[in-house]
Amino acid sequence: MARKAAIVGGGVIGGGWAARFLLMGWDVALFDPSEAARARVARVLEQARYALPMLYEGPLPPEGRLRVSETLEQAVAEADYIQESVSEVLDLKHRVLSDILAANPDAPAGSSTSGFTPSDLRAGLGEGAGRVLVAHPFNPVYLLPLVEIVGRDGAVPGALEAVESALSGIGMVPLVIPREIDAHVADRLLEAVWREALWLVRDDIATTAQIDDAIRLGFGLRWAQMGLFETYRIAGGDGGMAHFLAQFGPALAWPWTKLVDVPELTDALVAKIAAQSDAQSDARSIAELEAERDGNLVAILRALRARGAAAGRAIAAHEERLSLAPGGGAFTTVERTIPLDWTDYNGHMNESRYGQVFSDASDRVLDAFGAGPDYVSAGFSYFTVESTIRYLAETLAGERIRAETRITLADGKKLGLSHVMSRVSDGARLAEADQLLVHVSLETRRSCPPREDIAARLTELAAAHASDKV
Ligand SMILES: NC(=O)C1=CN([C@@H]2O[C@H](COP(=O)(O)OP(=O)(O)OC[C@H]3O[C@@H](n4cnc5c(N)ncnc54)[C@H](O)[C@@H]3O)[C@@H](O)[C@H]2O)C=CC1
Ligand SMILES: C[N+](C)(C)CC(=O)CC(=O)[O-]
Repeated sequence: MARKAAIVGGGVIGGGWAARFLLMGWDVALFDPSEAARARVARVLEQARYALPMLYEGPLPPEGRLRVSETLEQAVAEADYIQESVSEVLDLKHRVLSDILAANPDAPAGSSTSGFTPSDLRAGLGEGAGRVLVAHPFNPVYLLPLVEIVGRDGAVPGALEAVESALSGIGMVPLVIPREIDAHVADRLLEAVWREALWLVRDDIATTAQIDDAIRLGFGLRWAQMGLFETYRIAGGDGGMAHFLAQFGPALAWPWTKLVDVPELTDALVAKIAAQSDAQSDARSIAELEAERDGNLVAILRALRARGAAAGRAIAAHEERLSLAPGGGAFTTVERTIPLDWTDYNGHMNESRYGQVFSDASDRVLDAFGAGPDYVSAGFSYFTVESTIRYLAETLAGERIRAETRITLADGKKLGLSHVMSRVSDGARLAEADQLLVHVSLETRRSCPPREDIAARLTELAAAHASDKV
């Protein structure tokens, strides 16, 4: 049975949490008194349905059920996990958290708060306050894996572990912060840059567009893959971090920064920043900007995943935990969502990617009869010597496809495969492929008969395919 999450507050962040839980197979009950929340969450869910599956090589669990509740009590009563995401107002958070604890006697409650500490949140909550922890995410919650968890001290036994387990189960990477501090860790860093940027605009040193370029064309790219410390360690050359600190440390004391001050947000300064920001975004709507942001984030995360680095490594590890190796049934060899970067200037999946799908499908068959990575390490493999692909219909980014494969020939060194790729939503046949593979020794690089045990398993599987028993 699907696990149940309650999301209290359906704004930008609550919508993102709801989408991530749903797409990872949890049922979600949402409560937000605002009329606008339902439509807002539906829109975030649509964006997430398009983008999140592109990060995974296999299918995600079946989507959970979304229920919009009339009262907070109905939403949280049966929840296994509760995420509070109401506006950043301490009184409001106290009222809402107190209602949550009263309506559900067991479940842990994470708060999305950007700035309040667990002590701020727990004050006055009485018994059960130790079930509340800060679980601070980053926008868009359905794509960015980081969640800061704060409040180990004062938590009831098991609450921290329960929050960690629920959130890592939906693909988040919990960063447990040992001591509480206003605004936790990441937002302290972000706010420092934000303050400095506001001064630079106020003092006419740079425009909003120039500041964004300074980030995205330079150090922003570094930060996505190595963060601050490893990047600077490299910048210290062979002397490493110690040399870096010796060389650049004294500059920290120079009067470069205005961090201690916040520029007064006068009407004139707000108007100036807003006008520059409007000009910079060139009348593009928030929805257009979000689509661009999501497309770029998916591309970056997929590239990091291909290299096994940073957030990409976390996504691969999550996929392994979900046991989402491509292919569910005996004939199903690939099931996946088509990522944006597989499409070309014609607006559909490029021909080379059909080759990739069928190659992945063949690998799945090889795995199925024991000729997978271990067999390759033992010095044997199959080479594809012929491939015929028939393209039958267009395949678009975001579509979920399935490849089904049948063994058509298993004769000594020769292995014949026939694949059909179809769209999951309506079963439309998108492409077919026939392939001939030959068994080889990786030592001699020449064809040779398969090992006896492999040949026996292949014969068994081929017979089952021929008689339609699978
Ligand atoms: N927007 C951001 O970039 C981030 C925000 N956060 C945190 O997430 C929380 C929510 O922020 P946003 O989603 O940006 O705000 P938002 O303004 O988009 O959404 C807040 C939602 O709370 C609802 N709400 C108000 N009173 C409520 C009640 N009594 N019961 C249930 N819902 C109620 C509002 O109707 C609204 O839909 C805040 O604590 C914020 O600090 C965390 C990470 C990033
Ligand atoms: C602006 N903010 C403080 C609400 C931002 C965050 O908390 C995290 C984020 O997504 O940048």
